[in-house]
Amino acid sequence: MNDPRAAARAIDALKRGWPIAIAGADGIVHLLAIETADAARLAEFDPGETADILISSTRATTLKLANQRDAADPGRPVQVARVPWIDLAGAVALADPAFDLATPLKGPYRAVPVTAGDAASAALELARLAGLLPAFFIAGTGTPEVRITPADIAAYDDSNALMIAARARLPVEASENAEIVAFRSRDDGTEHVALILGEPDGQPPLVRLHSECLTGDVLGSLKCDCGPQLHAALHAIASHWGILLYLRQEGRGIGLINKLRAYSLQDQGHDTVDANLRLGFAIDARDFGVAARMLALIGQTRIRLLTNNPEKVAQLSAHGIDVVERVPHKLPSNPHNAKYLDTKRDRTGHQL
Ligand SMILES: Nc1nc2c(ncn2[C@@H]2O[C@H](COP(=O)(O)OP(=O)(O)OP(=O)(O)O)[C@@H](O)[C@H]2O)c(=O)[nH]1
Ligand SMILES: [Zn+2]
Repeated sequence: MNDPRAAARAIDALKRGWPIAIAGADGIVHLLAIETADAARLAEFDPGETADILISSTRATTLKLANQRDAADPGRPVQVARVPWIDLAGAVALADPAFDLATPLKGPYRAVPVTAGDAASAALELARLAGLLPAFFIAGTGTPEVRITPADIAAYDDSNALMIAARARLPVEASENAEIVAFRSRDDGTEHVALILGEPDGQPPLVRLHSECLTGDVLGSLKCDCGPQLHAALHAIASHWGILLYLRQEGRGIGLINKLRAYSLQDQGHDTVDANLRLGFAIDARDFGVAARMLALIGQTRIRLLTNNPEKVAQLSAHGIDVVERVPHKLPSNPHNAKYLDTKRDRTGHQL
């Protein structure tokens, strides 16, 4: 049986630096997240110093291991053979691109067949859910307390487990006539929020899907357009009626710390797309199915959508929402985010 509780325990264990095991269709892997490992935990996990290292296929490309990837499935994680000089510090340098400039002479590394491909792919997904770098020590044997399956991880990530947890009046700057609705995912505990502004007027509501951006929404970061987009959306919606969904998908779904790692790579000259790839993540890890589910729970499945991102329209439509109109949501650039907006237009299909 799929058990999201097992996935939750595994995420907790990874964050704490405890080992886990994932049993996939093609075998079992024992894992210790490199980011949270320390010397004592590594020695306990791998007394014989024989554990290999598991990284993403995009990280393998940066490390010039691309020609050793699985030709049948180039997106699969890559397992790097451990040699005596790859100690914990060596593994961190292998896993984290932030150190590439400081320690450019790495390797040579050698890829070996992945112990269990399904389980290894699930491991990288679990790292993303935990907000950790997707890189592990990997061994074929061990005695971890937490053992899960790839299906447990899928069950954890299931937006169907969403329910309305609380609702209340919330006068805001954009409109005194507003109601906040809080959702809880039974499985992963994420707390998404909807703000309903104004009164239904018989027309489909104007809807904005806003993904969390602590730096932009709260701190006024000029690196992105999130803060101005958030406030302009609230005012645009308040002038008719509609709904702002505040989705807890920080950093396009890779979490705050990984987004800040991506910013650090951008400081070194990489754009927002390459930074995500170099860290070993998808360009955009968000799943907007959760937004469709929120709209359905509020009872609004025919909407006008405020966005420049065709992917949001496509995913909402695929999840049963009738998007009758896409309303552009373009705001003036500034010297710090102009390149970022160009990248969104040129590389991620934003209609800017
Ligand atoms: N990983 C990563 N996430 C970023 C970066 N800059 C902003 N974000 C996140 O991107 C999300 C906002 O997405 P955007 O791509 O700006 O906009 P969008 O939601 O796709 O499209 P629009 O609806 O047209 O605004 C938020 O979760 C931000 O935290 C970055 O450089 N790297
Ligand atoms: Zn932002």
